[in-house]
Amino acid sequence: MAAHDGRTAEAVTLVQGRRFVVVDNALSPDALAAWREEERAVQHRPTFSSVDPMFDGVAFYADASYASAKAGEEHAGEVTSAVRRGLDALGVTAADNDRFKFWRYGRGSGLDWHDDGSGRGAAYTLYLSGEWRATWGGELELFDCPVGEVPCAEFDVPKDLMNAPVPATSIAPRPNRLVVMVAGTFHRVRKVEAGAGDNLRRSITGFLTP
Ligand SMILES: O=C(O)CCC(=O)C(=O)O
Ligand SMILES: [Fe+2]
Repeated sequence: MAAHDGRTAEAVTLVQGRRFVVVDNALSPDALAAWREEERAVQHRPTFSSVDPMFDGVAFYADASYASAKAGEEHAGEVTSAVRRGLDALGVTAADNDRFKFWRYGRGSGLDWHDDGSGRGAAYTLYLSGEWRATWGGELELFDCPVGEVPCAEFDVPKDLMNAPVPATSIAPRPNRLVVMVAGTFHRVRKVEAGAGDNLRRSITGFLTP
């Protein structure tokens, strides 16, 4: 049975959808500690969302690469091999990509509905917050169907999404949880709630080309 503090060494595949997989306890305790330390040390810069710059709020990011990570080769390898296992589970072939971004979302910030655009084979996010509570928001929500099947998107997203062929899946940003998602999946990051206080939704996100 998986503990819910993110400290169990054994990785657990929690959900396998058609287009996404959720792995809890994705990293060993050592690797998780190293990545958390790195995440806290790097300089993040503010950016407006490219999806809805007016209402998504500001998020903070830092460009990074596994080759130059202070966390070291072994801990970098834990992330990349966990991602690779997720891709294998989904039957997706994607090239390795050394580059990724650290992201921080504070209260009031999110990222509205989007797919990640063409030319991306898959995306992954590994959550690195020290703690996350269910009431703090920041869920990754997705439709587990091709974005083309979501009656979409150009006109009235809130209304059209009511007619999606599947209900949305909601994935809390639980620490040490990895989500791997096939490109062309409609998704959003729900806003972090005021109740999160000063707690940040911290993550690593990478894109992999087919
Ligand atoms: O942080 C997440 O859960 C997903 C982030 C995302 O969708 C993106 O950066 O494009
Ligand atoms: Fe995305």
